[in-house]
Amino acid sequence: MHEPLTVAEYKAIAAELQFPTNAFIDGAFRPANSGKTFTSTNPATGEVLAEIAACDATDVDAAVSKAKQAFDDGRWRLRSPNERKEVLLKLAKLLERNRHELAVMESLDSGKPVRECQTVDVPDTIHTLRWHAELIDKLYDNTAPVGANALTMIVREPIGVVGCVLPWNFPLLMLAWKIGPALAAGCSVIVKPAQETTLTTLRVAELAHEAGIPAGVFNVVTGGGKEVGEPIGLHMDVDMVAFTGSTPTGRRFLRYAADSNLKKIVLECGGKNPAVVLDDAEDLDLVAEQVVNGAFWNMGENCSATSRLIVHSKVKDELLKRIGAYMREWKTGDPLDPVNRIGALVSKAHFEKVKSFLDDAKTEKLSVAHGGETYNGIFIEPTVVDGVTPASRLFQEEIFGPVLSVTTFNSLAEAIALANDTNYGLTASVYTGSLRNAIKLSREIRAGVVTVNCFGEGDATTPFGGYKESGFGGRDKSVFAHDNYCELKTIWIDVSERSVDETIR
Ligand SMILES: NC(=O)C1=CN([C@@H]2O[C@H](COP(=O)(O)OP(=O)(O)OC[C@H]3O[C@@H](n4cnc5c(N)ncnc54)[C@H](OP(=O)(O)O)[C@@H]3O)[C@@H](O)[C@H]2O)C=CC1
Ligand SMILES: CCCCCC/C=C/C(=O)O
Repeated sequence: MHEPLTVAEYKAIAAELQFPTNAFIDGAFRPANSGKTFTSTNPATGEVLAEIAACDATDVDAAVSKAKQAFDDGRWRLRSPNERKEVLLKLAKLLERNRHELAVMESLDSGKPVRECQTVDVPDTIHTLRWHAELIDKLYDNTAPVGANALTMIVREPIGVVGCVLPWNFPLLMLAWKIGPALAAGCSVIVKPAQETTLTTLRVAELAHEAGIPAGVFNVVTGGGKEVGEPIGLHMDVDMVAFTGSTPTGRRFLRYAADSNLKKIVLECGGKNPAVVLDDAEDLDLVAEQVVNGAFWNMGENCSATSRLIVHSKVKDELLKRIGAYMREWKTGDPLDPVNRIGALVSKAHFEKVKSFLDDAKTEKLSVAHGGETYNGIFIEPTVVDGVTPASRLFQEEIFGPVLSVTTFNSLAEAIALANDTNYGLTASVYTGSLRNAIKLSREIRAGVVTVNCFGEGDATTPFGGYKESGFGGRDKSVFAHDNYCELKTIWIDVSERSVDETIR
């Protein structure tokens, strides 16, 4: 069902697309109060796609007030979990029905290869929504062991109005990671997509309305971080913010919370993720395939991208040779052509940032083992830079592009120290034929997800988030994500003889 179409079919869909352009508040599209707009372009071609409502704090106020009203009157939160499940499953079905349109819209808006949008982003988005919908009527609350004189119930309640502030690298999927558990729990949401990638979020809001999510429960306020993100962070009636994006912006949300109502903040931020390859790794072809996939899928515009290859000096040359062979399959070009696995970077500004790391490699006289070319000021070929030391910016900073740095080690202790030599701690992968070494590395590397002899972010059942400056306050995905969107309430009912006697008197 999610097999790629042909380039001609994708182009035909693109030609027919209607782009949503307005914010979605209280169940209807509406322009920004100011009447202002911003331009959304296709990064691969520079073509203008749409003029979108550039909202500000007044639009945020309007959306929050409707979301709070919806929460307070219980039009969503008081429906039974089974009823909320059915509505979310209907939304998943509508996404399925519109999967080609959504994949093409995502690709045009972000520069991502349509092949990935069709085979990963859209199906995973649908699966995420289904998974959280299916969970919600199977979660039991608890009682506490307090003896016969009282009945205590420990119940989860939806936290309230949730701001979901999203990045541009996985617009649909990050939307689903937040709204899946939030809506299943019974919250109202105000979504702020990244300005670069607003279109599919608006389309999902429209489909959510069609699925039966009541007005005011799912709102989208379009516009910039300063104009929309900040007022969400500072709003006194927003009870929680779920954020994915850079660590500096994540820090801002902690300040916004401190300066307003101490809203709960959950952050999923950057990464500088190592792949550690020991000299006992059994299958260097498999390692090469996994490292290439980890480093270059989604153009490396991925918080969990393999960004640092930390490899035993004995196997480095052979591994780099095999990595080069796998990289030949990763063609760069038109995102709408499913032969291409590398599309455009999301914007000219981001291209310049990623290119600055290639310039550093030249200045530092590092050896470019593979790739290194850029095209049209927006495409960057997958690139492997060898001989990178921990002092280099390539080793320390999140590049968020298709650039893999290579550093060697000679002992297990050195490998662990290198892997942990970063302020980030999101993901890591380790490659070894020894169970003992696999367990040692998995436990010693300070990261939220460690994969062994493979690269991945887990699936819907596993939590995702980071140690250190990669995360704060909770995890995305899995049953644990559900807890982000709930308060825990203790209800203590005195059933002792004394209380009965007192009631009678
Ligand atoms: N962990 C991850 O998944 C991501 C990491 N990054 C990293 O961050 C770098 C910069 O990317 P960038 O897009 O600027 O990431 P940001 O963290 O700035 O953006 C993430 C979201 O936060 C919003 N935002 C920006 N500034 C503010 C603010 N002052 N107050 C409230 N909200 C704000 C953005 O809005 P808008 O963009 O519309 O202004 C966007 O919706 C990338 O190069 C990459 O290294 C980026 C994206 C995702
Ligand atoms: C198929 C799963 C893709 C997960 C991507 C996770 C990335 C998150 C991010 O960049 O914030």
